[in-house]
Amino acid sequence: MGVSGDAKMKIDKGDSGYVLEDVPHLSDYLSDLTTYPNPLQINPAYSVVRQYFVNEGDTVTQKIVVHKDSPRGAHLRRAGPRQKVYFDSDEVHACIVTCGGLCPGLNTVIREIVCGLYHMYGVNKVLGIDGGYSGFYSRNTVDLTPRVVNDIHKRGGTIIGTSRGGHDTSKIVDSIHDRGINQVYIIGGDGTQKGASVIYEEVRRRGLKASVIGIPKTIDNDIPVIDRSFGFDTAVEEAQRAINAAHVEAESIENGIGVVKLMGRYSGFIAMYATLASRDVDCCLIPESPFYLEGRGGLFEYIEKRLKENGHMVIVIAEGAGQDLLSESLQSVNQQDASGNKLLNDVGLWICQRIKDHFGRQHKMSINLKYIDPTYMIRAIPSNAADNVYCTLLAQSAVHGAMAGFTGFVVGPVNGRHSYIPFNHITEKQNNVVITDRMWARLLSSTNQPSFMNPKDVSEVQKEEQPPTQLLEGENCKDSSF
Ligand SMILES: Nc1ncnc2c1ncn2[C@@H]1O[C@H](COP(=O)(O)OP(=O)(O)O)[C@@H](O)[C@H]1O
Ligand SMILES: O=P(O)(O)OC[C@H]1O[C@](O)(COP(=O)(O)O)[C@@H](O)[C@@H]1O
Ligand SMILES: [Mg+2]
Repeated sequence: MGVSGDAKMKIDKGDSGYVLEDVPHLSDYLSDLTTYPNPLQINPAYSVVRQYFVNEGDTVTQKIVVHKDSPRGAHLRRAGPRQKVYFDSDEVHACIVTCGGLCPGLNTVIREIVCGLYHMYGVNKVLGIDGGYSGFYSRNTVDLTPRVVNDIHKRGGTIIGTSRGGHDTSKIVDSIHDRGINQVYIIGGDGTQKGASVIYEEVRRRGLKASVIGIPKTIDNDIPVIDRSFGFDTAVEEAQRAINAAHVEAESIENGIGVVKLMGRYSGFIAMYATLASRDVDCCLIPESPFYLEGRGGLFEYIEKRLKENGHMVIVIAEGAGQDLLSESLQSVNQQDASGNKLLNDVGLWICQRIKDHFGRQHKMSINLKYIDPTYMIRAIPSNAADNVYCTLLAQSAVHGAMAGFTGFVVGPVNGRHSYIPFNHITEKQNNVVITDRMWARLLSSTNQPSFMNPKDVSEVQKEEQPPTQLLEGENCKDSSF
C-alpha cells in the first residue's frame, strides 16, 4: 500500500456558502484498501430499514441559529453506520485507553465500544490499555470481552485505570504497531485529545492502517463544539445532594452560611447548572465571572444583606473561581500536575476563611458557616440513566466511524446529531460559560446575586472574549431548546 496525501484539514465547499469540514479517512493516505459490505446489512436489528445507514453525503450544520441571508456555513460529517466498511471483522484488533481525571460514564463508554464491536461487527479482539497513555509502553493490557464488561456501567471510575502525564508519541505508536492494533479508541479530555491528535499524525506518517478515534471526556464540560460532555448531567444531579445538605445546615442555624465547592477548573458549567437546578443557592461564583469581596457591590455586602433578609444563605463556588484574588493573598505556588495542568489553590477553604474573618473580627454579625467539598464524591459515581444512553451513542458512533475507515476524529453530538469532528476543532479552543449569554442572566436572576460588574465591564468582556454573534447563538444552552 502506498502512502499519499497530506494531513492538512479536509475542506469541501458547496453552493450558497456550504462548507464541509471533513475528517481524514484511511484511503487519504493508503491506496488499494479492500472494502466489505457492512455486516449490519444482515443484522436482524438493522437490516429491516435502509435508512438506518447514513448516506455518504449526510452532514450536520455547526450553526443552528441563522439569518435569512446567511451563508449555509460550516458542516461536519454525520456519524453512523455506512453500507461499506474498510475492515474485515476478523482483521480488527482494537484497543481502548482512558486518560486524565475520572468522569461518570467512562465504564459505560468502554462497555459499549466492546459490545458494539462484538454485536454489530463481529469483532472479538479488544484490548484495554492499563493506566492511560503510559500503559501503552509500561503496563499490562487486559482482554475486553462482552462478558468482562457486562456489568461495568454500574460502577464508577474506569476498569482499565487512568493517568496524567506519560505521553511518548513514538513509543505509543511503536506499541500500536508491534501489537498489530488497527483501531485505537482514546477516551479523555482536552489534554488527551491533543495527545490523540499527535498519535494520529504519527500513525499516518508511518503509513499504518490504524484508525485513531477520540471520545471526549470532561466532567467540566469544557470541550468545545459538542453539545455537552458525558458525565456532566450526572455531576449536576449529584451536586444537588451537596447543595441540599448545605441548605439544610444553613437554614437550621442563625445566620447559617452553607458553602459548596464544585469542580470546574476553567469552566463553571457544573456550578451554573447545579445552581439553576437547585433554586436554594443565593450566590454562584465561577471562573468566567470575576468577583470581589470588600466594599460596595462586593460579596461581603451581599452576604450581610442576604442574612438580614433571610437568616441564611448558600454559596456555590467552582474550583477555578477567584484564582486572581487567591494569588493576591496567598503565595503563588505555580505548580503543575503530571500533564502540565496548573494546580489551583483551594478556593473553597480560602473563601470560607475570608468570610469567617470578615464577620468574626471586623464585624458585629456572628455567622455559622458549614463547608462541603463533594468534588471527588461527585466524580467517582456511575453515570445516570441519561448519561448511560449518551455514552452508548458516543461509543457506537465511534465504532461505526472506525469501521467505515474514518480516522483522526473526535465523535460527539453537535446540535443534537452525532458527528465526526476533526481533532483541531476540539483542541484549539475551550468551552466556557459566556457571561453575556442569556443563561448567565437567568442564573443572576434566580439567585439575585450581584453581577460584580458594571455594564461597562460587561461590554469590555464581550468585546475581548466573544465574537459578536455569541448572544444570538446562546452558547451556554446548546444542549437544550431554550
Ligand atoms: N499537548 C499534549 N500533547 C500530547 N499529550 C498530551 C498533551 N496534553 C496532555 N497530554 C496527555 O494527555 C493525558 C491526559 O491529559 P490531562 O490534561 O491530564 O487530562 P484530560 O485529557 O482529561 O484533560 C496525559 O497522559 C497527558 O500526558
Ligand atoms: O485531582 P485530579 O485528579 O488531578 O483532578 C482534578 C481536576 O480534574 C477535573 O475534574 C478535570 O479533569 P480533566 O481535565 O481530566 O477532565 C477538574 O475539574 C479538576 O481540577
Ligand atoms: Mg483537561
